[in-house]
Amino acid sequence: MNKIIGILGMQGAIAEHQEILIQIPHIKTRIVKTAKDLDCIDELILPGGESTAIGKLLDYFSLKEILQQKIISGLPVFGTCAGLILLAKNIENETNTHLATMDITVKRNGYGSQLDSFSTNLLIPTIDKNMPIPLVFIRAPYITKTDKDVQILATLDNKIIAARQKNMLVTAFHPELTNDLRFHQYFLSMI
Ligand SMILES: NC(=O)CC[C@H](N)C(=O)O
Repeated sequence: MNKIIGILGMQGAIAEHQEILIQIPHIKTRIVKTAKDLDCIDELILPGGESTAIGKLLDYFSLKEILQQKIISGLPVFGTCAGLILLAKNIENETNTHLATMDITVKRNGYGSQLDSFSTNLLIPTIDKNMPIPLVFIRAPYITKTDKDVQILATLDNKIIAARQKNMLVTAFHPELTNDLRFHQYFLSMI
């Protein structure tokens, strides 16, 4: 049976996730803009973009509380970059949070202005024991603190850049901007 993967369609790298997912068999995608869309999906991707803008749009479209409830009830979510920020319970130097379902503290634009964007390769054994994964960072955040039931999946220069807590997966980088399907496949294998 086909699984339906929602992609939050407020702002950001929406089409890029869709292009990755259509390469994976037995997957259909649905752009999520309303609470009704949420009822039809098995899993949800929160794409990268601008977390403040996406957060405001979640409020504007009355999606925030219902999405929080779905995530707390077990909907698998994959937040990339701004999506990671949306899921964080704490954002350094800010009082504002968004969905705030994951026990992590995040530093926005953590790599500073000189290194706004860069790419590298890293072996991430939970995803693939043998082959490094290409990582693309764009004005990326990183995780500065995790609670005990958060599994750290990858660090780069002592900064946490990928983590999982139960049904929530986050990366500071953008797997959808590479041609590598392995992070999406890991996400789809989580349920
Ligand atoms: N590529 C991204 O998603 C960047 C995230 C952005 N810096 C933010 O704070 O929302």
